[in-house]
Amino acid sequence: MKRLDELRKNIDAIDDEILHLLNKRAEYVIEVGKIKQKSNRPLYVPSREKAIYDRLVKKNPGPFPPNALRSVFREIISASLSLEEVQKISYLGPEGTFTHLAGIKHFGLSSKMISARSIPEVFEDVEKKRADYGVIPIENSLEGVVNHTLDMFMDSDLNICGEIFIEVNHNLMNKSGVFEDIKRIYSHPHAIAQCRNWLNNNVPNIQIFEVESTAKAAEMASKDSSAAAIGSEMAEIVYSLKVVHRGIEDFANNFTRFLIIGDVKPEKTGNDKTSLVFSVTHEAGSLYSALKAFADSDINMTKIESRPSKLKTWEYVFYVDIDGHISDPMIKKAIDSFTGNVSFFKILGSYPKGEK
Ligand SMILES: O=C(O)C(=O)C[C@]1(C(=O)O)C=C[C@@H](O)C=C1
Repeated sequence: MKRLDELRKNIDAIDDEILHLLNKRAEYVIEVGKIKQKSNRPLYVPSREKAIYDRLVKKNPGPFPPNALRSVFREIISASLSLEEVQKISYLGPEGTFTHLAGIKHFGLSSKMISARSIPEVFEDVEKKRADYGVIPIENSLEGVVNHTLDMFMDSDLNICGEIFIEVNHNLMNKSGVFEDIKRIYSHPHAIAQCRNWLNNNVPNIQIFEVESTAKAAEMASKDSSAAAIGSEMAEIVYSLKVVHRGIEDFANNFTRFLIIGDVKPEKTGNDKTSLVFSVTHEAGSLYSALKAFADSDINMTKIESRPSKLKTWEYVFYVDIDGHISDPMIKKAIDSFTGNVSFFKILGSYPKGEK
């Protein structure tokens, strides 16, 4: 026992040191905040945050786990930023959605999360300055793209200033945590589809109802002891549910990608992505000529989606993601030759790539 006491004493001494250093760090951050406010610069600096994480993860000798290091510094930076100003983050709600989880994963618990009822409402919250940033889903690795989000970018002047990846794990949850209590199950159609095999094999006789979000399903289960919901860990916490079965999704590697929208234009980090939208004329080879500009500059295209333009029947806009930052000379060059081949063109943002 003497050894145990001794070890705990050492831990206490280190905690005191960490506490002292956290406050010292906070003092510097307050100074940085004053300089940024004076020179009218954005307080949230995604490129700097990424540089901090990357440097520390690279430097970490262990045994402290790298992912936990990221989470610890996420909260240190979130709390530090709140000393400059609490950041208001609008997200596609209600509370407990995967978008809520994504917002907290990125901005930390010291930000103020504002639940919006729809994707257009998230855009409006940021446009009307009710929120500093917005978080919206853009695509799921199994279900594909969220068209509504893509369409919103046509009319909005907001930038994409970051992306967040969340691994989607679905849990079957109810009030008691007892399987036998479940008489019906609620969830979003995507979540139900992603757990179809598990549901067929394990609950073939229980009726399943579709509702508008996994969070709504969790809320309903929290008010009805014979109901269960399929949803995120966040919903479990927010609605005080108990997990009956964890991880009931049929496929591993189920990720959803979320975008952060706002006014800032993040600086280059060296590991960035650029999103843009364009349309081409109805001529043979016009799409090919546009995209050739990227191929000629050796630029990797990570995504292309087409959507109806909505202005003219059978005209389309193309959403493209490429590796790199708009300030990279090769990208600048490609975009200059690219614009000669398109009838409409808009850069949606250059931003640090999200951690998967
Ligand atoms: O370096 C800054 O600009 C800071 O405000 C400090 C800090 C940090 O805690 O390290 C806080 C928030 C920013 O988004 C980036 C970094």
